[in-house]
Amino acid sequence: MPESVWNHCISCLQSELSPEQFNTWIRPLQLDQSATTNEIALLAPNQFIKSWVTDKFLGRIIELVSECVQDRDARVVLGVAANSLARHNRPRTQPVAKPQAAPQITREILPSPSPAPTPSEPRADRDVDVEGGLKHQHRLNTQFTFQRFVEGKSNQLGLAAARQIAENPGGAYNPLFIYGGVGLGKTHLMHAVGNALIEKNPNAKVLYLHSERFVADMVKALQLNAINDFKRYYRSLDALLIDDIQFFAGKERSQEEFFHTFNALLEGGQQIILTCDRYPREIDGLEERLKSRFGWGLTVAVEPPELETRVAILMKKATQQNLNLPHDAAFFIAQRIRSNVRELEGALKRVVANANFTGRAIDVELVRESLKDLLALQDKQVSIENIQRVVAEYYKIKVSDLHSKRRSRSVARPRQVAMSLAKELTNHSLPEIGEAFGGRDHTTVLHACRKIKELQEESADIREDTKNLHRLLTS
Ligand SMILES: Nc1ncnc2c1ncn2[C@@H]1O[C@H](COP(=O)(O)OP(=O)(O)OP(=O)(O)O)[C@@H](O)[C@H]1O
Repeated sequence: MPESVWNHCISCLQSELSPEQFNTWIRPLQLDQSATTNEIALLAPNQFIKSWVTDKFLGRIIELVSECVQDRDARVVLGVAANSLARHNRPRTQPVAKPQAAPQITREILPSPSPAPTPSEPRADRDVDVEGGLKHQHRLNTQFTFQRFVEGKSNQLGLAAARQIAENPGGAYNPLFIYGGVGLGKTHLMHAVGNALIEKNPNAKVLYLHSERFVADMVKALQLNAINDFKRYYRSLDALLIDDIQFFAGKERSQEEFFHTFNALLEGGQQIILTCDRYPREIDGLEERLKSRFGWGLTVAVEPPELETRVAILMKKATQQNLNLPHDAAFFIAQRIRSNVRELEGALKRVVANANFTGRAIDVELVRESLKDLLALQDKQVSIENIQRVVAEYYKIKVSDLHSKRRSRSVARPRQVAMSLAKELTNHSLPEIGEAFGGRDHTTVLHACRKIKELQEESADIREDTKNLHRLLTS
């Protein structure tokens, strides 16, 4: 009985949540078969997932269970899988016989692990040179610290996970997979963990590199017949941070090598952090087994920051540079520059350069002048209201239908088209777009964008509609 009830919950939750939410929080939950008949006992792979699920989803799970079970005493209990607790306590350098304890992976078969370096072995980084003359270096940006990172709703989860890892590397959130659009702080977060690890233990071997660098190092090692040294080097690290792993796509030999390195590090309890511009399952040209392994630990998304966070970031950057940035000037910049933090920083730099050049103090007027070109470009951009008006007209529905809760296909599809156009043609963040469509959640917008992308491949009608709308809005 509990199994069929849980299956019902799973299928409902799958349709209600975004794929990211479902994959990150619900899929890893395992039904505890030893529970009593009037109890749904679920096991989370780690404490972090347990707390998050308790906070965000348990209420809904209880509702769904009570829909199915007539027994008023039925209970839902959520615990942490015992094997994941055991993993926390095992010595960090000892190879383990089993793969990571997340329930969904226990069915997978790992290749035989290569032996972890023993204390008597020479540390590969000191006597092997597979990196074009570089001995081991951290290569971390010391500016990218937790102290310099501004927390907001859009990055809250990533930041919490990164902090946990800095406290307990190689623990439950291994690997940490951070994904999201450009300039949103993924690299910053990953360096922040690295910097914190080194602050705690200056001898920690933390390596940060871009995935292209990993590929280049590997090719070089192959050319120099030094692939074993290459392997030893990577496997001797305490933490490996690889940025933009979407560049592994299509590079089969590198994926193969990375796969083995990845397994060896995980089995040795060494921490891995990866960033990517998209969700692992969406990386074309990446082997299935890698996609699946990337999901073993914790996968978190970073979103474009909301207005208050953008203001806070600007104020923080100004304080770091000893700048006098009035709040209204920061607010003005934050209101206009919405896409990502890198652009926000770029805008602030322009303002500062202009202030230095003219000797004027920073105020809204100076900001307006400094960002004149950018703002003129923005004025030409399409607004959400405009998109809603044009889409409603095109599909012969009312704009208010787009804001409404109506779910009939004749309204829901145009609404999804409009949301996906808003994402594509404006700089608004997902939460802002959701808000503009009758206060919907950002996951609904994400789902709409995915759905329309999918439909564009399958349906000539949708392709035609979106092409026409695009033309109407941009010409
Ligand atoms: N929450 C934040 N607080 C302070 N600074 C931030 C924050 N988010 C991003 N930044 C800053 O924005 C800039 C871009 O961030 P970062 O390089 O980490 O982006 P990214 O997501 O890795 O982008 P890409 O995918 O292009 O590599 C950096 O200078 C970083 O310090």
